[in-house]
Amino acid sequence: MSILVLDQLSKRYGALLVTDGISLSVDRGEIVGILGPNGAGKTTLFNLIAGTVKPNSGTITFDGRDITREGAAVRCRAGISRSFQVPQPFTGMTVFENVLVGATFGRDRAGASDFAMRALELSGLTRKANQLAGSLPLLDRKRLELARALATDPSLLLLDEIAGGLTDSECHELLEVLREVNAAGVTMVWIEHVVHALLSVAQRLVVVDFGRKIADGVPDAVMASREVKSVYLGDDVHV
Ligand SMILES: Nc1ncnc2c1ncn2[C@@H]1O[C@H](COP(=O)(O)OP(=O)(O)OP(=O)(O)O)[C@@H](O)[C@H]1O
Repeated sequence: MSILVLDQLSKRYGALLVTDGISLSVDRGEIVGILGPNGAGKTTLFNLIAGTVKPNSGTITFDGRDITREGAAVRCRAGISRSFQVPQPFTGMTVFENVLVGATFGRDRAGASDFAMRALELSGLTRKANQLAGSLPLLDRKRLELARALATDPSLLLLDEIAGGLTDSECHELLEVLREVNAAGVTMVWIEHVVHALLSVAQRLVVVDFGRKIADGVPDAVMASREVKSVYLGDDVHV
C-alpha cells in the first residue's frame, strides 16, 4: 500500500520548470533512491513533499490524505520528516539538546526526552549525547542529522545526500544505521550522489533530469537503461 503518492506534480520558478509533471508512488516500508545530475530538481521535490514549497499544479497524497495545500508543520505532525543536504545543527548545544528540539514538537517534556534518547540510540549516538554538536566528526554529524530527523517520529523520512563526504568505511557504518531505521518501520526516500551507497539499500531507483522523471524501477534495470546512462551518468560509467 502506498504511503506517498505524487500525481503530475509541477513547480516553476519564473521561466524555469524545476519539477515537470512528476508522478511517483512510494510503498510503506520501501527505500526509494533518487538520482539525477546537479540542478535536476531533486531537492525541490523534497521541498514540495515536506511542504516548504508549494507546487503550481499536481497533488501530493500522504497516508491516503491530500496534503497538497497543507503547511510543513502539519506534514511533519502527520509523519513526514527530512534531513538536509547542508546540516545546520546548533553547534553550541549538546547532541541530546539538538535532538530534543525536534522531539519536543507536539510532545510533553518527559515524552520528548524519552523520544530524543530513542532517536539517538537508533542513530548510534547515545554515547555522545552530552558532547557539543560542534565538536563532532563528520560521520557523527551525519548521525546527528539523522537523529534530528527521527526526533519527530516520522513514518516517511526524506534523506538529502546524507552520505556525501564519507569514506567507504564510514559510509558502510551509516548504511547499517539506515537499514536499522528502515527495519524499525520507517519508509525512506533518499537522494544521493554516492551511487554505490544508494544501490546497496534502495529497492527502487528513480532518476530525475531537468525536472522530469526519466526512469523508475528496480535498481539493476534503471542503471542499465540507455536513457539513464546517456542522459545522466554518461556512457562510460560502470556500476
Ligand atoms: N527558490 C528558488 N528560486 C529559483 N530557482 C530555484 C530555487 N530553488 C531551486 N532553484 C533552481 O531549480 C533547479 C533545481 O534545483 P534543486 O536544488 O532542486 O536541484 P538538485 O537536483 O537538488 O541539485 P543538486 O544535486 O545540485 O543538489 C536549479 O536550477 C536551481 O537553481
